[in-house]
Amino acid sequence: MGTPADQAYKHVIPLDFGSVKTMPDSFVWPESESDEVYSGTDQPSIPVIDLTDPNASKLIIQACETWGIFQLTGHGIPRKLMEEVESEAKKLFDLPAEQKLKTLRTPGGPSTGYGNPPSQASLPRKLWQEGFTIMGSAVDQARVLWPHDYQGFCDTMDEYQKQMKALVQQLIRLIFKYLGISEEEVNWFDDPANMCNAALHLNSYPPCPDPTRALGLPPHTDSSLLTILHTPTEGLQIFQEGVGWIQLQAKPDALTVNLGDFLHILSNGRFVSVLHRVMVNQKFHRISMAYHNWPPMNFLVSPLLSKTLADSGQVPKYRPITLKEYHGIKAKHFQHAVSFVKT
Ligand SMILES: C=C1C[C@]23C[C@H]1CC[C@H]2[C@@]12CCC[C@@](C)(C(=O)O1)[C@H]2[C@@H]3C(=O)O
Ligand SMILES: O=C(O)CCC(=O)C(=O)O
Ligand SMILES: [Fe+2]
Repeated sequence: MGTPADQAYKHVIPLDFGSVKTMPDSFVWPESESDEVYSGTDQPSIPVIDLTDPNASKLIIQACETWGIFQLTGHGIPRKLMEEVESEAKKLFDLPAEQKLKTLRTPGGPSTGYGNPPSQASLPRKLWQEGFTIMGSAVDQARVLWPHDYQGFCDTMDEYQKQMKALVQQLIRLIFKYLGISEEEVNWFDDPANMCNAALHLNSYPPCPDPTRALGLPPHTDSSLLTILHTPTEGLQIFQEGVGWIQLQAKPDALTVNLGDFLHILSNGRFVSVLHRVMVNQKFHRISMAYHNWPPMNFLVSPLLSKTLADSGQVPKYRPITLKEYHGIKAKHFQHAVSFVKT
């Protein structure tokens, strides 16, 4: 018998979105006034940073401390590759429901495959979205989905993850240097055995018959150190204290980088783990690709890993925690998870 979260999780069979004309009640989320999107003309926009700018490091740190999200240009990821990933993802999500269900996630652990992840087990309503998580090679699932034509999908996803990993290493090294976290203590990146500390999560948001009452993703923070998002179309909104929900302007050539809970913890709360959500629409099938990164499953993370923090005698605001333990907290408390790790 699994834990309650696992049990609840086991029975979540994703909706066959293409087959419904009206939205089932279980997908309707209650309205609340805090849902309003900021409508002022002076809408603040998130930082757009060119990675080739000599000041990029300083600008990135500033964005981490103020927004917890920024859009990145000059990242060197070929546009053609980004378009290939998008079209391969669309090919996957356009498969018939019974085909996709053959790769349904198995409960337990940060699973891969199709369907809702354990982290969503505690949600009161269903999401108008379907997800597919890849960690390293997708060949096992791809062979099930396309028995005679899976190589293209695998090659594209392998290449994209390889390029994402290099970009993440560049960003994390820059951030860890600023935090005074030494590479010796956290040399996870160079250890290929630690492949499990990254996942390419594909999101699909089919056209929705009643978009104002549905949610693609509820308000959440990612557990990650940081997440690199290719989100080519409108839908992503971020929450800014004192302003409210802000629509992210999609920039097809830019990648969106958002910080997650583990970087918030490592920076002892100085870096923002941005609260964000995804609204759906009636007109088109929205696809996004999120490359999530974490410390290895059993690595004990604490703000004291930062020499700057330890030397300054600051009190750690978060207790030491591993990703493994944190996954369990996320499955129970979702967007409030990080407050359960406070000292
Ligand atoms: C690769 C990951 C990271 C996951 C779990 C697993 C698969 C899907 C990711 C998300 C994506 C949507 C928000 C979130 C909170 C969710 O529910 O699923 C994320 C979660 C996490 O950041 O913990
Ligand atoms: O679809 C998007 O734009 C955001 C997806 C997201 O927040 C996630 O995968 O964690
Ligand atoms: Fe997210």
